Amino acid sequence: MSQVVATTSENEDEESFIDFLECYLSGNEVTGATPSEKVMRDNVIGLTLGAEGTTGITLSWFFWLLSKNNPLIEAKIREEITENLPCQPMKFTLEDLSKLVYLHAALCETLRLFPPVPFQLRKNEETDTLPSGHEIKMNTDVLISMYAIGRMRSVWGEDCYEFKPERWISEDGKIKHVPPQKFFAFNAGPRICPGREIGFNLMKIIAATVIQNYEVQILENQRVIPKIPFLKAIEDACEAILVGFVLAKSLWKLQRYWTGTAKERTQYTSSIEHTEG
Ligand code: HEM
Repeated sequence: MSQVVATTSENEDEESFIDFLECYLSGNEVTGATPSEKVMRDNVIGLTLGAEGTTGITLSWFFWLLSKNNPLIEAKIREEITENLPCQPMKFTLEDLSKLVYLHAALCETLRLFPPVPFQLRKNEETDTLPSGHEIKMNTDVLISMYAIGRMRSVWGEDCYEFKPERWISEDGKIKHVPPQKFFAFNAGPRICPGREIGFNLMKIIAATVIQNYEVQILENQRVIPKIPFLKAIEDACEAILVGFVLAKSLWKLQRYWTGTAKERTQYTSSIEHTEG
């Protein structure tokens, strides 16, 4: 961590990119004054763990759901992407991403059916009574299942087991507001996931980039079931093939884009400009 901090500080003016660590190091109105190295380390680790597994698992289920039963849904998402996104991969702005309403709805639907954090454990500090009338004594462990809430008829209706992105879209074509107590995948209340919007944008960038260029087909005869604990959410590896080629040669570069330095990201972006030009 010390090394990364030192390198980041040295390269401060090198690029126009600004990442989370740079925000912290420079101290700005969002992050406040630069905190201690220990606080930065803990936050970077927390954010990395919180972001990576959750979005990765959701995308695995998303592609599985699309390829398994839903060619029409996939076609609709592809059409929305073609209509709204510039053709260069990885050059989406937040405004571009906000136009992907149907994709957003399909990701919500995935999170409803397969929340990557499937349950949470809480302990109540004092004896309390639930709205149902059940009394919970002080210091009782309470397990809240996001997985079960997402599949309750009383909450989502008779079609609760169906994958239906439409249920998230209002009549005026926008994403419906569903209170977090109902759509519980990100938790609710003071400990609600602070990375929710980043998570949606990350997933939309990756899903759009893949769908823009590939058709994902899941290989037959696999045992694909949810697995607890969190971070191993699919029992066996779910194998898929990508059909299509437009981006094939860039897939490894895409990965470099996410994991690489700011310099490598710039090289990647200019290599796309060069190719497209
Ligand atoms: C599909 C995406 C995501 C889902 C479903 C998700 C879900 C959750 C849930 C359920 C919690 C509450 C855990 C608890 O209280 O025990 C949580 C907390 C948290 N999430 Fe996310 N998350 C996602 C993406 C992200 C991303 C992208 C980031 C960071 C950029 C992030 C950062 C965090 C952090 C730091 C916490 C702890 C908040 C606290 O303790 O107050 N999450 N997330």
